[in-house]
Amino acid sequence: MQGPRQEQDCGSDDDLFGEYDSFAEDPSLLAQMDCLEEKCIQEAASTLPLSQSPDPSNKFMTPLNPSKSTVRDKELLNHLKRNALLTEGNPDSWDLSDDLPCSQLLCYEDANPKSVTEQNLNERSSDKANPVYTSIASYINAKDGKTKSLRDSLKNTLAGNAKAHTPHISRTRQIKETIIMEELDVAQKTLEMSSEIDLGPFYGLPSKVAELIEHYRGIKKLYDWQHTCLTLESLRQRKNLIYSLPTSGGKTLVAEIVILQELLCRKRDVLMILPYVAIVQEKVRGLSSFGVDLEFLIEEYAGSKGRFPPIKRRTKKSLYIATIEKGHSLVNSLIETERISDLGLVVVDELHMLSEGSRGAILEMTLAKILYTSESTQIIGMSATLNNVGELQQFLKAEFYTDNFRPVELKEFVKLRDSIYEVDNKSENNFTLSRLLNYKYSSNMLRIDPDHIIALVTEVIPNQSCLVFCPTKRNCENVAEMICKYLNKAYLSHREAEKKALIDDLRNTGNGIMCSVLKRTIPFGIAYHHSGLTSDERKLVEEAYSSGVLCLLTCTSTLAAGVVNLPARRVILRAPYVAKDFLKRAQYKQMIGRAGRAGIDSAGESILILQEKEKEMARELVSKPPENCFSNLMHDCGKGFQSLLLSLIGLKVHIENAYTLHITIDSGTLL
Ligand SMILES: Nc1ncnc2c1ncn2[C@@H]1O[C@H](COP(=O)(O)OP(=O)(O)OP(=O)(O)O)[C@@H](O)[C@H]1O
Repeated sequence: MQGPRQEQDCGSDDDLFGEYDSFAEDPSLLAQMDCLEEKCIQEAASTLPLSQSPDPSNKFMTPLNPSKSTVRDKELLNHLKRNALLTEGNPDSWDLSDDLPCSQLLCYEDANPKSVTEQNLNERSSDKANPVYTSIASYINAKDGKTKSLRDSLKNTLAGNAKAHTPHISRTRQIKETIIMEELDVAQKTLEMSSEIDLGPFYGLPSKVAELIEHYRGIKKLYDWQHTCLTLESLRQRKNLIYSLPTSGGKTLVAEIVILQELLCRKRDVLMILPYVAIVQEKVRGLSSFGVDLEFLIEEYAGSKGRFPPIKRRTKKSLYIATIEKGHSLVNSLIETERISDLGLVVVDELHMLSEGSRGAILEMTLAKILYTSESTQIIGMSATLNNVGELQQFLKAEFYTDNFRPVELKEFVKLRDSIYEVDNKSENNFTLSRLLNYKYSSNMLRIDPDHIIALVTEVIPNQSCLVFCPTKRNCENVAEMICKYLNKAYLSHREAEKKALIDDLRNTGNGIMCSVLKRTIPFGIAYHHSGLTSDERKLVEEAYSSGVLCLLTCTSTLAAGVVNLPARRVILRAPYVAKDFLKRAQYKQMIGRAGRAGIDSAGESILILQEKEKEMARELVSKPPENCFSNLMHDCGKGFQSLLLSLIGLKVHIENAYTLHITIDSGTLL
C-alpha cells in the first residue's frame, strides 16, 4: 500500500511549514524562533567578559563581540535552514544564499555583510537606504543597547518586505543562479542526447513497465497513434505538447508512459492535474501498483489530502495527483519555497477545462505560473474536445498532435417522441430517421416513463451494458428505481449470487447500513453512480459493472469526465442538461464517448432523449465544433487577473513577466 510507504519516507524531511500560506501565523515557527533567540542570548552572555555582563534584569542585551554575533547569526540561520527549508545533502556545503526565499535572503545578507562580495556589498548598501528592509541582525540593536525580540524582528521584516518593492537579488546570487542554470542546461542537453537515460527498450523505460501495463491494464500493444505520439521529436526534446483525440482513444496511456519516463529516467517529480476529486482518487488507486513495483511515490492532492509544500524526498521521486485547486496550491508552495524546478513535468487531463469559469481561471493561473517560473518544467495537456488549438499552443508554447483514432466506431442517435434519428452531419438538418420504437406501453406506464427509457434500456440489458446519464443526482436514483419497477422478474435471476454478494459487500462497507435505493435496484442488476456514494461504495459498484454483474448504471456527468473508465454498449442521455444548464458540446462529447467497449463491441451507440422544444438547440449541439477555450481571468472586472498579479507579487515572480501577461491577456483570449 502507498500510504505507509509514504509515512516511512517522511523521516526527518518533515516540513516545518505545514501549510504554505500560513507562515506568518505558524506558532511552531515562532516558538522555535523564540527558543533560538533565547539560545543565542544565553550563548552571547556566556561569551561576555564578566565586566561586560548584561544586567540580568534587562531582557535585552548588547553584543560586544560582533564577529561572534555574526557567527551565531549564521548558526542561527543555518539552524533555521536545517529545520525549515528542507534542504538535503551535506550541511557543510550549504550556502544559505543559494536557496533562501527572498524575505529570508535579505535577513541573511544583512546579517552577514562579510559573507558577500564587495560588489554585492555596494549593492546592498543602496538597499540599506531603503528603511523598509530590516534584518534578523537588527534583533541585536547595538545603537540603543537593547535587543529586539527575534519574533518581533521577523514579523517586522516580513511586514516590511511585504510593503516594499520587489528587491533586487544580489549579483552573487544572480551569478550563482546563472551558473547553475547553465550547468543544468548542459546536463539536460547531455541527458537528451545520451542514450544512457534509456533505461530499457520500452520507450526508454525498462521492459518491466510494458509487463506491468499488460498485467494491470491488459494492454499488449500500443495503438499506432500512441507509438507515433511517444516517438515525436517534440517529446524527445521535452517540448510542451498538446494532444487531442476522440474519447476512449487511449490518450491516458501515452500520458502515463511520459510520466514514467520523467520519474524513472529523468528522476524528477511530476504533477498530474485531473478535474475532480473522484477522478484523482481513481487515478491514485489505478497507479498505486505501478508506484510500488517501480519505486516511486504517489501523493494524493484532493479533498482534505495533500501537504504544502510537499515533503522533499531523499531518493524516490513523487507523482502528485491533484485536482485543479490543489494543483494550484501545490505549485504556489513550490514557487514559494524555490522548489518549482523540482517539477519535471506537469500533465493536464481535460485541458478544455481551461474555459470552465473560475475553475478554468485557477488552471490558467497554475499553468501561467509554471511557465513564468520554471523553464525546465515540461507541460503536457490532453483533451478530446479542443477547438482554438492555435491560441492554446501560443499560451503553452506547445507543439500539437492530433488523430481521429477511436478503437470502436461510435454511432450517434437522438430520440424524439417514439422515433430514433441518426445524427448525420452531412444531411441538411443533421438528423436522419433511423427507426420507430416498437415497445408497447400501457397508458399508466407512459405516464411514468414518457421518455421511453425502459424501452431503450431493455434493448440491451442484461447481456450488454448501458449507461443512463441524468441531469442530477436525485434524478439518477429516481430513474434507477423507475426502471426496476417495470422490469420483469427474469432480470432477478441474472447473476443472482454475485448480486447478492455485492449487496453484502456494500452493507459491510457501510457497517451494516446500506442505501435503500441500491438495495431495491441491485437485484435487477441496476445501480446509480454519483458523488453521493462513498469511495468504497463507488469502487464496489464500478467493479460489479465492469464485470457485468451490474448491467446498467444511472449516472451524472462526472462518470464521463475521464479516468473512471466504464464504457457501455449503449449510452443514453436522459435529457440534454447538466443540472439546469443545457449541455455544452464538450460535455456531450465526453458522455457519448463512453459508448463502445474496446475489444468487446464492434460499435457503440449513444441516444440523446429530446423534447420537441429542445430540437433546434440539440441540432446545434451535435453539429457545432467544440467551444473555444477563452481566458476566464478577465471576468468579473478582471478579478482573476488581479488575483494572479497579487499572487505573482506575493510569490516574488519577476514583475516584468506579469506585465507581459497583462498585455497578452488584454486580447481577451488565453495569456
Ligand atoms: N493500446 C491499447 N490497446 C488496448 N486498449 C487500450 C490501449 N490504450 C488504451 N486502451 C484502453 O482504452 C480505454 C480508453 O483509454 P483511455 O481512457 O486512455 O482513453 P482516453 O483517450 O484518455 O479517453 P477519455 O478522453 O475518455 O478520457 C481504456 O480502457 C484503456 O485501458
